[in-house]
Amino acid sequence: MNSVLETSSEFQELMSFMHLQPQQLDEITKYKERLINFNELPQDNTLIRKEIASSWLRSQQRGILPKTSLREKLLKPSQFKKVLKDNQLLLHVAEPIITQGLRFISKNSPYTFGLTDRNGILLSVHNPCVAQLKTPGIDISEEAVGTAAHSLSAALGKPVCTVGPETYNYVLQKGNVVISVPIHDAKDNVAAVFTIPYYRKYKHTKEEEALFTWLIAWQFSTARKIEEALAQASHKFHTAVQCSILDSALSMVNDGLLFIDHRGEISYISQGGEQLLGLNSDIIKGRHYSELLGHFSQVSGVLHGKISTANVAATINGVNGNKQCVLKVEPLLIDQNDIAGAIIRVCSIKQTSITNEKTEGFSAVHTFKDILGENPKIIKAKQLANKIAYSDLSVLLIGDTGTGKELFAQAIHNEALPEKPFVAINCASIPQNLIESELFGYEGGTFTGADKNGRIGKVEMANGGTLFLDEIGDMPLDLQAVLLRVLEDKRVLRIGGNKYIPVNFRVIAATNKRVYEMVQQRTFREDLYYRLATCKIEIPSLQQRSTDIIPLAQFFIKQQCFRLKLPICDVDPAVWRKITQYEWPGNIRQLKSAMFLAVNIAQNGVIQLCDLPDEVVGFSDSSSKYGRFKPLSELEKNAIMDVMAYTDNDLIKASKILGLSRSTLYRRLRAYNFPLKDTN
Ligand SMILES: Nc1ncnc2c1ncn2[C@@H]1O[C@H](COP(=O)(O)OP(=O)(O)OP(=O)(O)O)[C@@H](O)[C@H]1O
Repeated sequence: MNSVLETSSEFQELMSFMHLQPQQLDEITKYKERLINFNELPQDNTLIRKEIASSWLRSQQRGILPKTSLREKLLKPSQFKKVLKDNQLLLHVAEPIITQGLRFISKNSPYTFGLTDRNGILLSVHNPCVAQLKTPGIDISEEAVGTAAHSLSAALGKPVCTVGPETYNYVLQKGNVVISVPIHDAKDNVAAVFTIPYYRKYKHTKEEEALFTWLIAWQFSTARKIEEALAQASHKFHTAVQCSILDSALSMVNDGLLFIDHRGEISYISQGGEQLLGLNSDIIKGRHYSELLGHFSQVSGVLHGKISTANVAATINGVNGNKQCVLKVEPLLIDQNDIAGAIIRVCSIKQTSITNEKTEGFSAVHTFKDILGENPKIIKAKQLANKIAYSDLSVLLIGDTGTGKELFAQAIHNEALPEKPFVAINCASIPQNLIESELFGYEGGTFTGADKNGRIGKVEMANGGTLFLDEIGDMPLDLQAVLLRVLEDKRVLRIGGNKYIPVNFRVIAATNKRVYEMVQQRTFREDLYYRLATCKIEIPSLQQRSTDIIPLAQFFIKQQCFRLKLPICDVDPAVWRKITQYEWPGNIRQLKSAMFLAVNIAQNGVIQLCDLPDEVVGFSDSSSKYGRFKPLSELEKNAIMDVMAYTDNDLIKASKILGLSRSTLYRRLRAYNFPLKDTN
């Protein structure tokens, strides 16, 4: 340490003033008095340093008296309390460092150790040899007491050594050599000054000289140590403040935010995230994100710098059941090339509920296993869907409402692209004026009131995965043209944007309309139809697979009993009869909700006819769509009655028209209780 100090030019300059001879010191005193008493400035004198002369002048112009008692400069307790508070962090780190060093310095040594703040207030004093300096809280700034090493050091931002008379105030002159070393804060501003007044004889023993040099070295190194500790503490403090600001800011964000490190371990989770997952942060922190959100190659891609951002569809298993979410993944960059981790924003899309699965979601949950049914028609449809799942052919699913078209779409997607986004769009339910922004997204600032950062469209979201266009038959003609262009070009232009974004996705469309007929009626574009219908899969209605009605009903009853934690219900045989007769226009969706309802209202664990929905209970064969067909016996009776009326009850004529023998006609009429005249 000593050698470092001794070679520094700052230190050499400092030391040169220490060796001034008594007559030189007298000369300095004379100059100072002339300035104070006669306002005479020391001219071109190498003995009087410029900064000292300027400080003397300022002190004199302020009217400061060299004999001012330091006691007069004691701050009021309330003022000093405030100063201490302002310097809390500094004192917190500096005091233990100074105290520790003082263990090596004798209490009887003639050295005072003072710490002043940047404004010249004495914050702490150790081993005070000057009685007036015993109490901290004295204002010893230049404005208060005139020129001194510590105030010059604070003003110049460098170590300063003053010798005897250079110090303005007589009390502070007592140590004949004063060395002050500034302590800088993290922003390189002077935070404090560490000062030691030394008593220097003109002649020294070798030991005294060695001690003197050691002490100066200690003073410098103590100041450096305080500086380092202060930087660390303020860094810690600012980090803590920032964390608490971040915490409060993030608590206002409804989406869940997770910070993960480069290994994928969660280091932070916002309140929104805790609520979403139903776990508190102590349990979550340190766990790998994939344990909670599932594994996604896109997240690793961002962590390894292979992709800059990612939007991933995910189903989060939270407290309130499954939630369909989009995970927006952004890297946490230390600098351009250094990725410290990633931020995952979990945006909940819409809660999926078992009774209303008709949603516009971003992830597929169903697989082929979920498509129930043993009927050859459904088995054939499943086999075809399974076969083409790994191809990139576009698929058109045709079937009545509730037959399971979306179930098929999800199963096809999950078979081949389970980790990729599955983006469902209901072409019938998007308001006309929002369709383009929904599909293609928009750039920030495009719309007033919209998300100012812009929004990614669903087509872009489906990139790498599947775009499911539900109810495609309801898509307006003008939009069909736009959709066709996207399917052909495989690129999108966000509204308000100026560059095309390449996209690659598989299309599965579904409809319950006769789209081919619409093509002929020119209400559906022919080119789009052929683009979508590369592979057509017809999903049979429940009536076409009536052998599946009872097994499906049994499955839904079990499923609901399980969900409600009830023993499996018994079913009155009349219920089985009724549900096989009913036509189920709403298909499986309707059957499913009828069974769910029945489980909910069944008394004593038995489902009766009265537990079925009214439209099912009130259904009879004659109210069926086959009602226009009448039993033969009825048709025969009607025909006989009509002919009898036509022939004016002439049995002979009627029997001829009807091709019946007279006796047969007679028997029939008797059976109908027809009022027969005696025809014989
Ligand atoms: N084969 C099946 N096995 C089990 N559940 C099924 C089956 N088919 C459909 N479902 C269930 O029926 C409901 C309706 O299915 P889905 O939404 O897929 O029908 P959809 O044909 O797409 O209807 P829409 O035409 O109204 O859009 C869902 O709850 C689904 O899980």
